[in-house]
Amino acid sequence: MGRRTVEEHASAVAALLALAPEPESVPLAAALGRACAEDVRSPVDLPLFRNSQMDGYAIRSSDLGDLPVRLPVLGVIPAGATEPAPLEHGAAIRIMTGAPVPAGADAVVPVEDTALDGDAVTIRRVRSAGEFVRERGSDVGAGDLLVAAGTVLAARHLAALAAAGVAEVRVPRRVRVAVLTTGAELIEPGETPRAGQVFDANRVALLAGCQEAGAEVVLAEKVSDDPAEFERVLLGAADAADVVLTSGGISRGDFEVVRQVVEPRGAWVGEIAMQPGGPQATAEIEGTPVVCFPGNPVSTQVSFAVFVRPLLRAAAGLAPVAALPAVLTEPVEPPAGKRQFRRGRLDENGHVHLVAGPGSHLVASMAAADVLVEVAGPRAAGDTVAVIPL
Ligand SMILES: Nc1nc2c(c(=O)[nH]1)N[C@H]1C(S)=C(S)[C@@H](COP(=O)(O)OP(=O)(O)OC[C@H]3O[C@@H](n4cnc5c(N)ncnc54)[C@H](O)[C@@H]3O)O[C@H]1N2
Ligand code: MOO
Repeated sequence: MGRRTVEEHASAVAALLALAPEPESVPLAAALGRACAEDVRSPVDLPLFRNSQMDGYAIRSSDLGDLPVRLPVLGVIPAGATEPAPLEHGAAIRIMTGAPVPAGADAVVPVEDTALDGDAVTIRRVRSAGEFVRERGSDVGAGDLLVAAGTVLAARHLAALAAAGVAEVRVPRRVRVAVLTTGAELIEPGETPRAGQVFDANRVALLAGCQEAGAEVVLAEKVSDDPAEFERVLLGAADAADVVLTSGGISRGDFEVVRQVVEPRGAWVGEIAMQPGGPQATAEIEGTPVVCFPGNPVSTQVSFAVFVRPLLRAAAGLAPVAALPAVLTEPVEPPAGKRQFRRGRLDENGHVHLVAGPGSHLVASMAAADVLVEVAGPRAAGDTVAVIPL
C-alpha cells in the first residue's frame, strides 16, 4: 500500500495525465468560455466603410453658414446602399444610420435638428466636419490585434470576431473525460430509494466539475460492484476518453470494484496524507490515464479540485484557480500527519468561516461553502491559512 503526500500525488497525477491538446478551429457559437489559442488580427478595417451614425441629412459643413439654412434634398441613402452618388455643393442627401456617407459630405445633421418641406430641408443647428460620421477603420484597422492569444472568449470577443467577418476561432481541443461512479448502493436522483440505497451525487459532481474546467465529458456512467461489468465499462471508457475518472471502490472493503480491477493491471493504489481524500489510485488502462477518487462525496469533490481541476483548466487555457490568504475564525485541528481541506465561506473582510464538520459525507453542507480551507497542522483562530475557491 503506497503512501504519498499531497504534493507527491499531485505530481504523479500531472505526469500521468500530461495533457497538451492541439488547437482546433470551432465556429464562434461553439467558442464561448474557451481560450483563444492564438492572436487573431482583424482581416478588415472596422467600420468597413465610412457611414452615418444618425438618421438625418448628409451635408457639407461649409454649407452651414448663418442658420437656419435651407438645402435641396437630392435623394435618400438607406443602409445597405452600395455606391451613393457624391454630394453636390449646396445640397443635402437624406441618410439612414449605417448607410455609406457619400463622397463630398463631411457631416450628418440628425433629423431632429431639421424640418423637411417638399424637396428642401431646413437645418436649424450647425454641425462641424466629422460629426456623426463613423470613419472607416476608426474602430480597428486591418492587421490590428482583435483578440489576443489566451483570452477566454466572452460574448464581447465573439462579437468583435463576427463583426470583422471571422467565422471560426482556434481554441485548444477539449480534453475528453469519462466519469464512472461505482457502488451497488447507488441509484439515480429521481428514483425512490429502498433501504440502504443512496443517490449518485458524484457522477454529476465530476461531470459538471469537468465541464467547468473546460473539458468535455464523453461518457458518464454508474457501474455496479461486479468486477467483470466494471472492467468492460472501464475499457470502453479508456477507448473513448483522454482521461477516465472513477469514484468509489478503492479502500479496504470486501467489494472494492475499482481496486479489484485496476490493481492487477499495475495501478498505484494507496493513501494520501490528506483528509478527506485519503484513499486514491492512479492507473494506465490501454494507454489512457485513470484517476480513482474515494467514493465519499466530499472526498470525490475535494480530490477533483486538488488533483485534476488544475490540469484540466491548464489544458483548456483557463487561468489557475489561485489560492488566497484568509484569516481563520476558529481553531482547526487536522488528523495528525494529514493535510486537511475543510469547507468554508470567505467573507468580505478576508475571514473564513468553517462550514460544517470535517466529515466526508457532508455533501449538502458543501453546497453552502465557497472555498476549501487548506490546513497543514493545528491552527488557531486568527491564523492566516490558504483557501482555494471552489
Ligand atoms: N477500514 C477502512 N475503511 C475505510 C477507510 C480506511 O482507510 N480503512 N477509508 C475511509 C475513507 S477515508 C474513505 S474516503 C472511504 C473511501 O471508500 P471507497 O472509495 O471505497 O468508496 P465507497 O466505499 O464506494 O463509498 C464510500 C462512501 O461514499 C458513498 N458513495 C460512493 N459513491 C457515491 C456516489 N457516487 N454518490 C454518493 N455517495 C457515494 C458510499 O455510499 C459510501 O458511503 O473509505 C473509508 N473506509
Ligand atoms: O479520506 Mo476519506 O476521503 O476522509 O473520507
